Amino acid sequence: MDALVPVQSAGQRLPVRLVSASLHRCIGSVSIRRSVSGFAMDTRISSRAPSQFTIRSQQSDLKESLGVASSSDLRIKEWEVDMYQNELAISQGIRIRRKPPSKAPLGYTGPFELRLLNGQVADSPSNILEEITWFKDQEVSRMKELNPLEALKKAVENAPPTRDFVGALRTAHQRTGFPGLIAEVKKASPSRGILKENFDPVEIAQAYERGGAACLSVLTDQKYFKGGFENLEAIRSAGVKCPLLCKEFVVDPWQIYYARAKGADAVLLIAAILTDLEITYLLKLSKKLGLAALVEVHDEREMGRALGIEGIELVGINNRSLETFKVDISNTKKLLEGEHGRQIREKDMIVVGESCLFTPDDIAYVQDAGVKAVLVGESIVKQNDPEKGIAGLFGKNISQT
Ligand SMILES: O=P(O)(O)OC[C@@H](O)[C@@H](O)c1c[nH]c2ccccc12
Repeated sequence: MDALVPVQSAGQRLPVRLVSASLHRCIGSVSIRRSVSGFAMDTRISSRAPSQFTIRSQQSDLKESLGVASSSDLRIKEWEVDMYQNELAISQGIRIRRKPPSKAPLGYTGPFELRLLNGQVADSPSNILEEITWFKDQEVSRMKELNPLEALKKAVENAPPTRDFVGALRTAHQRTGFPGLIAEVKKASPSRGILKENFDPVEIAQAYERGGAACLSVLTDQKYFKGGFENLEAIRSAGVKCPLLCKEFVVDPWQIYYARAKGADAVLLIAAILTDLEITYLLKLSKKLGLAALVEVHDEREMGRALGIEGIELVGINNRSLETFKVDISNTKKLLEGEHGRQIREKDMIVVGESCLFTPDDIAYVQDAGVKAVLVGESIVKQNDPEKGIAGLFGKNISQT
């Protein structure tokens, strides 16, 4: 079994998420000292950050290290980890619960007992983002069975090198004087329904490239966006040169390996569903695999969190709330004002204005607010000719020719 485990400082009692081919769930809440003594540690990913480790172990080692003897003990540990994970997320202002809340397993006695007595266990998601996240958790578990991490790692080793996503955005910005365009290959969304009936992802991608897009974003979520990893692969193997963002709801490091194996050059990390520790870890893993990471925020609090995490080069401000679908492009402006804007300029981060950009005035508005890139789907994908759609969006032909 191979496990990637983000952990915090030594000695702390913390939830530990293990990614494993056979045991693809959270499996224990352990103190770091115990886990260190129980596992052989491989600190390749984290040579500069002692808080992150890759741990390899056998399941028997794991049971021993967690101090559990039976499967029912293990179930209790699993459940406890989920509870810790939720508590950590709540303490960071994250409202999205990563899994449906469940009752304590039979035989549980422990720190959550009293808190559970006071709280209600609501078992339906409170908004669409939470629904997607819950579904994704299960989907990823299933996908892992079919594509174990070890095999994926081999595929990644043999995959062609990635292309420079951030570099392409900077170059386009300098070349055109407009924000660099990430054009989205998007068939549908939960808020807008089907955007394009006759949807040919490769044709759209090629039209975007001819139209002057710097990079492309390819939705890979099947259930809610009618996308797919096969689109990502097809676009890449059709010879499209623009670097590709894999537009997914990442809740597990396995997905980063999978995206890389399927031809992505960049991945999306959504702050509304990931803790600071997870973002830090997933960023490092992405870098290790040669992928850029776009960290998406929607409000001041998430922007503050992103600014506190080291190593973020690309921040996306989504003008659409994924919880309520409310859209407002002044969100980009608001989040770039004041102290946050100052820090972003100081760190020379690239900010991407995301969603609901339809006209040259919209582009000018977010550019004035300070973005150097934009992420656009609906307004260009809906056009009969997406190449012309880009010229319409900018009010000018921005293609290279
Ligand atoms: O189609 P629009 O309004 O131009 O939006 C594109 C993109 O910003 C949007 O699809 C998006 C932004 N962040 C996301 C996260 C998940 C899924 C989709 C998204």
